[in-house]
Amino acid sequence: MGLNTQSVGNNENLIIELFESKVLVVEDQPLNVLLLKRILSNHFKVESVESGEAAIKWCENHTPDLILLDIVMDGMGGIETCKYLKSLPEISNVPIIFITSSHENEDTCWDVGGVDFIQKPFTKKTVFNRVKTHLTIKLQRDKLTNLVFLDSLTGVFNRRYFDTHIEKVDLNAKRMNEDYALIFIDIDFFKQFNDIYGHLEGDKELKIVAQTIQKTLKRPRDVVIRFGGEEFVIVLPSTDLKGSILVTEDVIKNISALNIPHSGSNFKHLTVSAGIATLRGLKGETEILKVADDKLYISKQLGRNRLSY
Ligand SMILES: Nc1nc2c(ncn2[C@@H]2O[C@H](COP(=O)(O)OP(=O)(O)OP(=O)(O)O)[C@@H](O)[C@H]2O)c(=O)[nH]1
Repeated sequence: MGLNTQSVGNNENLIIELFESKVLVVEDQPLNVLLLKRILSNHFKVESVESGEAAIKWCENHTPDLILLDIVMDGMGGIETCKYLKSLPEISNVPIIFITSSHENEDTCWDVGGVDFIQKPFTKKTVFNRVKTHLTIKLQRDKLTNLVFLDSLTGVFNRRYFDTHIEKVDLNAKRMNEDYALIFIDIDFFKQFNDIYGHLEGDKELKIVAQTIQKTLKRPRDVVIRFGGEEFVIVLPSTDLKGSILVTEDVIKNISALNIPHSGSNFKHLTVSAGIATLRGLKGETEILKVADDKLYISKQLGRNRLSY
């Protein structure tokens, strides 16, 4: 059986990334799960869950690169599951391939955001090639997205990403009647840092600060954005004030613990200040951004190396 991942273009990195890709199989028939795993496991990382509800739960903590979704399942059906998953900002771009046993639902599959479907009984070649094709497109699209939306110095998301992301997070929070948090983080006395240690050293520490913030964030849906200069924004979906204070305390603590010498700072090492706002009681993303910025200003006024909310 000629299932050859190497035939996917001549780009070695892409082959490695394909091998690393996560495929989530959502199927309630153990035999089909076994067959699909047998076909795909040598080429991709495959996980499986046996219901729509379990798929939604799984996606709260993981982001798959592709989902194979059975249409007919006990409980939440494939169509309903797809609709729900597509409404989540971090899953909205994940290709979903339906597994169907009839042509009846074809139009609905396209309507709810499916990229393709596989007819039961399926063949090895069809499953492998459909999955490979859509994963390749997804990886190439991710690469382009990264070029457009990542900050080249720090490697975290840039301001352009923020503008589209915050709109989706805000909409989703309102639809789900959930809170979310936005946190401004600004490096303290950074002008002095550049003046004392030079711009190149400043760039190096900016990168370290960005990566430290990134590592501090635990949930896959949490993101950090370089908002401009030495200022970062963290967006925490499904998070209230209490949770966002804990995360911000960790960020401040972890950056302080880097112990980066800064003779021009009152603290003698590099620190950050933060301002937190959450959606509760506010109208939406424009107001939350302004409130978080105002709170950051208060942290600076109160002496820096602290958070305000
Ligand atoms: N090295 C480096 N510095 C940058 C970059 N972007 C912005 N900065 C510097 O960050 C400094 C920000 O200065 P200010 O806005 O006065 O803030 P600050 O000195 O950190 O003071 P406080 O925020 O009040 O603690 C400026 O000197 C900018 O040049 C960058 O990409 N690399």
